[in-house]
Amino acid sequence: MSAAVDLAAVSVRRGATPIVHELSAHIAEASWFGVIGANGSGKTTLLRAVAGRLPIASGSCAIFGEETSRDRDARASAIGFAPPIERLPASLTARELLALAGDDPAIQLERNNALWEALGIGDLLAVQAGQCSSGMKQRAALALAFARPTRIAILDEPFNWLDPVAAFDTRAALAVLVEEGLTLITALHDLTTLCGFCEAGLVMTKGRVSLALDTPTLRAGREDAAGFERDLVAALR
Ligand SMILES: Nc1ncnc2c1ncn2[C@@H]1O[C@H](COP(=O)(O)OP(=O)(O)OP(=O)(O)O)[C@@H](O)[C@H]1O
Repeated sequence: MSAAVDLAAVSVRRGATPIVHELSAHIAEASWFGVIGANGSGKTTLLRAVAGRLPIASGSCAIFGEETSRDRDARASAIGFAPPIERLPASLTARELLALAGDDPAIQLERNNALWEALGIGDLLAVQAGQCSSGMKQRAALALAFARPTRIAILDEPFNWLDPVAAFDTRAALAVLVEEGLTLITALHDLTTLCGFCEAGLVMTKGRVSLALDTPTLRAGREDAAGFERDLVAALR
């Protein structure tokens, strides 16, 4: 399958510190790609760099075949990205945030109806971010990744803070978007979502790929969830 995002020997620094080291990954179009790893292994750093929020120090990052490693703006405009909840400006309502990030909210509602329903965005539109709980902020942040039409979305631990119903419904809505052609890249700590929903992925250890997860491995994990969890936890230790 053709690649939506092709990473070759990508390295990323935080300040002067190298965090991601020569990481390569082929992320197929219209698929859900999961990145897992220990706390501090570099998942957020990698995802922020691919989404154009951090520079790529070296290596190649092709988006639909176009090299973008030196062009953060090209990556940021090609990829929908959910901001970290602590960065949402406290004085703005969800409606104002969505309007600033993309299309008129009425157009977003029409385009993203099922996702907005799953996230309960209708109830949040008039609420200022500063008045929101963490889960409410996370709902707004996820909707912000889809404020403009996008073929690729990067969501860093999207189910953090969501209640079980919202997490279940949001995961289902995202899976439908992937079926319809979205390329979805998520950092996850949740092995059930990884093996149940992702077509491929990788395990990061200290900024490197310690294990590539292909479709047969993840499909096998659906059949034997306990065995998959045991093997993956062993790989993560
Ligand atoms: N702003 C920063 N400046 C310097 N170093 C940072 C910064 N943010 C993160 N780091 C360092 O980068 C490394 C990777 O952090 P990162 O947030 O990418 O990990 P992660 O895998 O997403 O972790 P977690 O699972 O805890 O979210 C860590 O050693 C962390 O201390």
